[in-house]
Parts: sequence; C-alpha cells; structure tokens
Amino acid sequence: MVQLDHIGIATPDLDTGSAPYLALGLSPEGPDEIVEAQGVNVRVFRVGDAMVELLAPTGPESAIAKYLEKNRPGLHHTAYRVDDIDAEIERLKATGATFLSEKAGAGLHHTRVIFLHPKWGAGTLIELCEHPKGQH
Ligand SMILES: CC[C@H](C(=O)O)C(=O)SCCNC(=O)CCNC(=O)[C@H](O)C(C)(C)COP(=O)(O)OP(=O)(O)OC[C@H]1O[C@@H](n2cnc3c(N)ncnc32)[C@H](O)[C@@H]1OP(=O)(O)O
Ligand SMILES: [Co+2]
Repeated sequence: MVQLDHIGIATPDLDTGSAPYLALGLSPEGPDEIVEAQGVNVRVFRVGDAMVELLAPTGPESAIAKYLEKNRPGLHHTAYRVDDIDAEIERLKATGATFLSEKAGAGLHHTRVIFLHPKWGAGTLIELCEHPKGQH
C-alpha cells in the first residue's frame, strides 16, 4: 500500500526554511542529517504519519543547489512510502514510467529511495522510499 511519506522542501539554509514550521508549532525530529549521496543537509518535522523534509545544499554540485539556481525555494518533491521498492520499480517500469536512476539508492534515515522523472509525475518530482523493516 502506498502512503505519503514526506514533502521535500528546497531551502538555501535550514534555519530560514524552518521558520514557518516552527511557527506552526512543529519541532524538528532528531538532529539534522547530511546525506552525502544527495549532497543535502536535511531537517525533518513530523506531521502525523508523514514528514516535512527540509533540504539545504551542501555544495554547488547538490541537486538542490542546481534547483535553487533556477527556481525559488519551496516545494521540491513529494515522496511515497512503499513496502517493496524493487517490486514497485519493476511494476511501474512495465507501465512505461521513467526513473532518474537504474536502481534505488541511499536516502534519509537508512531508507532506499528512487526518483521518477517530473514529466512522468505530471510536473511533480516524485520519490519512492522504502524504510527498513519495522521503521517508518
Ligand atoms: C536525503 C535524501 C532525500 C530523501 O528523501 O531521502 C531526498 O529527497 S534528496 C532530494 C534531492 N535529490 C534529487 O532531487 C534527486 C533527483 N533529482 C534529479 O535528478 C534532478 O534534480 C532532476 C533530473 C529532477 C532535474 O535535473 P536538472 O536540474 O539538471 O535539470 P533541469 O533543471 O534541466 O530540469 C529538467 C526538467 O525537469 C524540471 N524539474 C527539475 N526539477 C524539478 C522539480 N523538483 N520538480 C518539478 N520539475 C522539476 C525542470 O523544470 C525541467 O523541465 P522542462 O519542462 O524540461 O523545462
Ligand atoms: Co525526499
């Protein structure tokens, strides 16, 4: 079953990006985490069973840095939790879905993640993520 896992928000720096969520009464869940594979420094606010995932670039090569060169900060992607990401990739590939990588890679909190092309997502960058068994 697919569930909304998080919404990814691009921000030049985590403190600026955090302001509205703190004002809404949310608080960061755990310490900030750098995910080298994606070149991002991440701060998470849990909202019910989903999360707000703030993403700040760790350097010019980061996908978020490149995004911010062309777009204003704000909503960057939506992510959906799947039970078996490899099976979901094969299922979607059979329907003609276009992925941005061949296989799932390292995401936040020891997840495995993959991204679908924004054109397939009707304009939205969509991420699939699989949490380690028993964690979400
Ligand atoms: C810590 C990991 C964390 C997790 O949840 O575990 C993350 O979520 S990490 C998030 C950051 N990583 C990524 O976004 C990886 C996937 N992204 C990419 O591979 C690129 O950003 C890509 C391919 C989406 C865009 O690459 P690039 O910037 O080099 O290409 P363009 O700027 O030329 O864009 C091509 C085309 O796509 C549209 N686009 C780009 N970014 C987005 C977006 N975030 N949402 C919607 N559409 C997007 C862009 O407008 C271009 O469209 P076109 O019609 O061709 O002008
Ligand atoms: Co994400």
